[in-house]
Amino acid sequence: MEKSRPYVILSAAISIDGKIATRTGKSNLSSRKDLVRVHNLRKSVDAVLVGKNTVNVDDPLLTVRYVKGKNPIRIILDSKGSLSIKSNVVKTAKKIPTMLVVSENSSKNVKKFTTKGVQVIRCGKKKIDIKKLLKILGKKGIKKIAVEGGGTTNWYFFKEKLVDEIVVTITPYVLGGSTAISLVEGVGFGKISNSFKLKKIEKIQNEIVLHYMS
Ligand SMILES: NC(=O)c1ccc[n+]([C@@H]2O[C@H](COP(=O)([O-])OP(=O)(O)OC[C@H]3O[C@@H](n4cnc5c(N)ncnc54)[C@H](O)[C@@H]3O)[C@@H](O)[C@H]2O)c1
Ligand SMILES: Nc1nc(=O)c(N)c(NC[C@H](O)[C@H](O)[C@H](O)COP(=O)(O)O)[nH]1
Repeated sequence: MEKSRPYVILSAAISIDGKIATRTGKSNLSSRKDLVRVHNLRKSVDAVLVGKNTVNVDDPLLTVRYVKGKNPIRIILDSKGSLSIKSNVVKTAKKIPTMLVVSENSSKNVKKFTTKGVQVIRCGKKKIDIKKLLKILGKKGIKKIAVEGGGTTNWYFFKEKLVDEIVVTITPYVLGGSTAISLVEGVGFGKISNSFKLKKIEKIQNEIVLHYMS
């Protein structure tokens, strides 16, 4: 691992059949107990990162609420800068540090975000250059981040081999649906080569939490 970039933990909940949401975008898969674990993870990292669709569909706060602890910085990847100004992350950006990452080609006026307290970072020409972004975050003193999806965002991190640890909860649901989002979307790998080492298995009632390391 390059020292200059933050340590990346990919965190998600999946159904038995590997989906992270229903075909209609419902993604509250984890039990309360598992969410307590997720919030303990959030308080242990410097930043939590998600893609724009996750913000648009879930309208999350990405805060530490189920346990006591410091909120991580929130980072949203949104190449076009088309995030809703009415989203919870934007509305609370003056209280909780929030970064919006857009590509250099995005012509959208980002002032509407900066006036709400959102810090805007431009990184990568058309797509967001994740490697470059992690270097920028490292320079800002961010040492550890939790990537919380969705499937498209997860793919970009796996594609660039930037995932150091995976924490995935298998929840007791079968969701099905060819359009329902899986843990990893994108083009996908053509070869079976990207293996991780299984380090820990936890059983939380009806759920299994798997911890893998690169
Ligand atoms: N169960 C879970 O653990 C979990 C976690 C998060 C999200 N979800 C679900 O996932 C679904 C959303 O997933 P998704 O795959 O559609 O979208 P996503 O949340 O990964 O967002 C994708 C968008 O993020 C931006 N983006 C991400 N990486 C980029 C890059 N390298 N360059 C440029 N732009 C980039 C782009 O705007 C892209 O369209 C929602 O239904 C949400 O509820 C589930
Ligand atoms: N481990 C995990 N279990 C889930 O059931 C779930 N939906 C996520 N998903 C992470 C993603 O970032 C979601 O948007 C947040 O779960 C919503 O975040 P908040 O509750 O507002 O903090 N992660």
